Amino acid sequence: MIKTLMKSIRQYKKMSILSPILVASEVLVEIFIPFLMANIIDSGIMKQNLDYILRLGSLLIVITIVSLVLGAGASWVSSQAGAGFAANLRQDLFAHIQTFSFTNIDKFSTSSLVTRLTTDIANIQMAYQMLIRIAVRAPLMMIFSVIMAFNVSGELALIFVVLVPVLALTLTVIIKSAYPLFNLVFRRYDVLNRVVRENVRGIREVKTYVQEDNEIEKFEGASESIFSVFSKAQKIVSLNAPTMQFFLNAAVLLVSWFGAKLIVGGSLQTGELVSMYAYSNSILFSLNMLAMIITQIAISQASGRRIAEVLHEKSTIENPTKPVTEVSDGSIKFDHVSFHYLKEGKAPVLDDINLSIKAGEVIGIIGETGSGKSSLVSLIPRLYDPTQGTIEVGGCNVLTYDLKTLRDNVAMVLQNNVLFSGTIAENLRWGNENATDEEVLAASKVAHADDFVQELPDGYNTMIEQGGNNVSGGQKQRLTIARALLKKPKILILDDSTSAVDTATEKDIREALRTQMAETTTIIISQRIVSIKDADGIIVMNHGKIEDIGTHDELIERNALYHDINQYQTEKDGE
Ligand SMILES: Nc1ncnc2c1ncn2[C@@H]1O[C@H](COP(=O)(O)OP(=O)(O)OP(=O)(O)O)[C@@H](O)[C@H]1O
Repeated sequence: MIKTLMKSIRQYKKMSILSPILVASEVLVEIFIPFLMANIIDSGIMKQNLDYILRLGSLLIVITIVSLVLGAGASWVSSQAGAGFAANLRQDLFAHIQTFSFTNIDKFSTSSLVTRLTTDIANIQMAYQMLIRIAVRAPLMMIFSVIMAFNVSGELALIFVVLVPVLALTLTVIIKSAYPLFNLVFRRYDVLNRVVRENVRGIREVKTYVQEDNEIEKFEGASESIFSVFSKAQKIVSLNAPTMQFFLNAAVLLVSWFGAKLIVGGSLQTGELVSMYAYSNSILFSLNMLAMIITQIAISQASGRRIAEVLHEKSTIENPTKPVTEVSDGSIKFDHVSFHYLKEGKAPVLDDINLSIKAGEVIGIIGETGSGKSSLVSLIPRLYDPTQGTIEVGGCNVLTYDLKTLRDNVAMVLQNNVLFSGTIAENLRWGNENATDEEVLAASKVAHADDFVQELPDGYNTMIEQGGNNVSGGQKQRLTIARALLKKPKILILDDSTSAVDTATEKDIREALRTQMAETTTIIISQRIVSIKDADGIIVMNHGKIEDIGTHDELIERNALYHDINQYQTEKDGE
C-alpha cells in the first residue's frame, strides 16, 4: 500500500526530505534553550555577573530566532509537500478511475469512489504532513530532552523513567479504544455521500414526488450516525487532556519535591531545577504528540488502504496489444453470448444470444422491463464484456478493437444521457471536437434539434446548465442524438432515447436517420411499437433470451407477446 501511495510524491520528494532535516535542526537548537536559561540563572543572576547575563542572553535571543525560523520553514515545507502529494494522489486516482469499466465502477460504487477521492485523500494529506514534521519532532524532542535531563541531574531524571512508560501505556489504551470508531466513521461517510449524490441527481424526482421530508430524514439519519460514532470516539480521545494534565502536575510535583531536596543538599542549582521543569514539559508533551500522530496515522491507514485498493484495481476492459484501428462496416454478430453482472451464481441476464445484423439495417428491440435489452446493446461498444460467447462488429471480434476506435464507431444514446455545463455547440462537439459548424448544423437537423436551438436567443451558443436542466426532456434527448450523430458512427444505438419526444417528431427523426444515415446500422430500443414497427427486423426479448426476430407483420402473426403488446398499445392509443 505504502509503495503504491508513495509513487504520487514525485516533485515533492525534495520537500519531503527537507522537512525532517529542518525539524531535526530546529529540535537541536531548541533543546539548548532551557540549558542556557539555567546557566543565566546559576552563573549570571545568582553570581550577579551582568556581562555573562548579556552574553548568554544575546545567544539565547539568536538561538530562539533561529529555532523559530527553522520551525516556520519546516511547517511551510511540510504543508506544501503534504498538499502537493495529496493533489498528485487525487489526480492519479481520478485518472485511474477514468480507465475503469462499468464492472469496476459497479464493484466500488460511485459514492465510495467519491469518499476515496475526497475524505480519504484529506486524511492521507494530514497524516503525511504529520509524518514529515511532528513524527520527526516528537521522538527527537523526547530523546534529546531525556538526554539533557540526565545531563542536568541523573537522580531527578529517574522520575521520567517511571512516568513515561505509565503515560505511554495509558495513552495506548485510550487510542486503541478510539481507533475502531474512527475507522467506522469513514464507512459511514460512504452512506452520506450516496444520499447526497442521489438527492442532487434526482432533485426533480424528489420534488415531483414530494419526497423532501423523506430525503431530509435519510440525510439526517446518515449525518446523525456519523455524529454519534464520531462523538463516541471523541469522548474517548478527550480523556487525553486530563490524563496529560495529571501527568504534567505529577511531574512538577515530583521534580519540585526531589529537586528541592537536592538543592538543599547542594547537588543541584536553582537554574538547573528550572531547566528540569522545561525538559519535563518537553518530554511529556512530545509523548502526547507521538500518541496523537500514531492515532492519525492509524486512522489514515484505513484511508490509504481504500485508495490503494482503487489504484491496484485493473480495468476489466483493456486495450489489446495489437488493436484493430478501423471498423470496416456496421454489421453485428452475437455468437452464443451469455452475460451476468458482478454477482456470480445468479441467473444470467443474457442467455445464449445468437444474432446477426447486416450493415445499414434498422433493428428494433422490444421486451418487458428487465428482459435484458440494455444489457444486450451495452456489450457492443464493450461497456461490459460477455461472460461467454463472442461478439463481432464489422467482421472482427470486439475484443480485438482499439477501444477508442470501437466506441467512436458505436454511438450509444441512453434515455437519460446527460449534457454538461457549456454551450450547446460545445456539448454537441463532445461527439467530434473537430466538427465544423456545418457538420454541427447537419447533425442537429437530423436529430430535429435545430428548430428549437435556432429559436433560443443565443442559438448554438446558449449555455447549458449542469446536467442540462435548462432544456426540456425531449430537447435534451434530441441534443444527445445530435451529439452521437457527430461521431459519424457505423452503429447507432438509441436506447429508449426518444421516449420524451412527441410521436410526430420521433417519426421525422427516424425518417431522417433512414435517408441521411443509410449506411449506419441503427438499433432502436423502445417500449413503443410505433417507434420500431418500420424496422428491417424486430427482436423480442424475454427473460434474457431472444424470443423471436422478424418484421412487424411477421411478429403480429406468430408471436403472442408481441401481438399482446401491440394490441394493448393500439387500444390505449384509440382511447
Ligand atoms: N449495473 C447492473 N448491475 C447489476 N444488475 C444489473 C445492472 N444493470 C441491469 N441489471 C439487471 O439486469 C437485468 C436486465 O436489465 P436491463 O437494463 O438490461 O433490462 P431492460 O430490458 O433494458 O430493462 P428496461 O426496459 O427497464 O430498461 C435486470 O434484472 C437488472 O436488474
